Amino acid sequence: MVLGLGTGSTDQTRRRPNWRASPSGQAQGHRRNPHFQEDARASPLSGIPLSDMDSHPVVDLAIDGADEVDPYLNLVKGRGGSLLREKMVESACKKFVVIVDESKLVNYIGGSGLAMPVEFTASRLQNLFQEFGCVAKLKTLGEKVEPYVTDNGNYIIDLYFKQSIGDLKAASDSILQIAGVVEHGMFIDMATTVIVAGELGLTVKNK
Ligand SMILES: O=C[C@H](O)[C@H](O)[C@H](O)COP(=O)(O)O
Repeated sequence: MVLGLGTGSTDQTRRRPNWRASPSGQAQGHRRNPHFQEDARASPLSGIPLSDMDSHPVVDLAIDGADEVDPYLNLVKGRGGSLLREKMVESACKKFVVIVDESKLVNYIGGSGLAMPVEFTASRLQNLFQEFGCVAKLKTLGEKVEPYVTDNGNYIIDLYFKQSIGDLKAASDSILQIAGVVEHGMFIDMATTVIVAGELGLTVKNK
């Protein structure tokens, strides 16, 4: 079985020893496709042998967090700066399970008022996104002016929407047609299951 593991604080929780020691023990001996270097560092802790997409182009199961989940299980991901490799792995998987807390649930993509990240090859062309009626800001390292650089050597432009952008697939196509865009953080129609942790317990939403 090939397992794709994600990044972010939610995913880190899943990797703690008590999770790895769970009775199923299914993670042992599985291969996985790392999203970025942090995964490679985590591998010795988890005991799961690392692989890559050349060796394992099909992933049986991917598990990851998300920044937003809409009622149709569309996602925003990448606010932590990682989206391209996540999307590559999660596009190649048979099942994609997302783990979030209920603060991530939104009525529409962008509905949190927080960033929808776009991985971009240049750091100064935010005005290309004006047609989407959004605010576009270069992602920086913390409070610094220094641009954040992704694990693929690109920049992130964070888009902030004032209202729903409507047809997500049309918006996706339009964004991807902009020269210089590498990928965006909308994960449309990709999650097969979302597990939501709330005050009253877990809710499982399936496609
Ligand atoms: O870039 C980060 C990834 O897309 C994360 O999966 C996402 O930001 C959710 O992270 P967290 O579980 O820390 O909220």
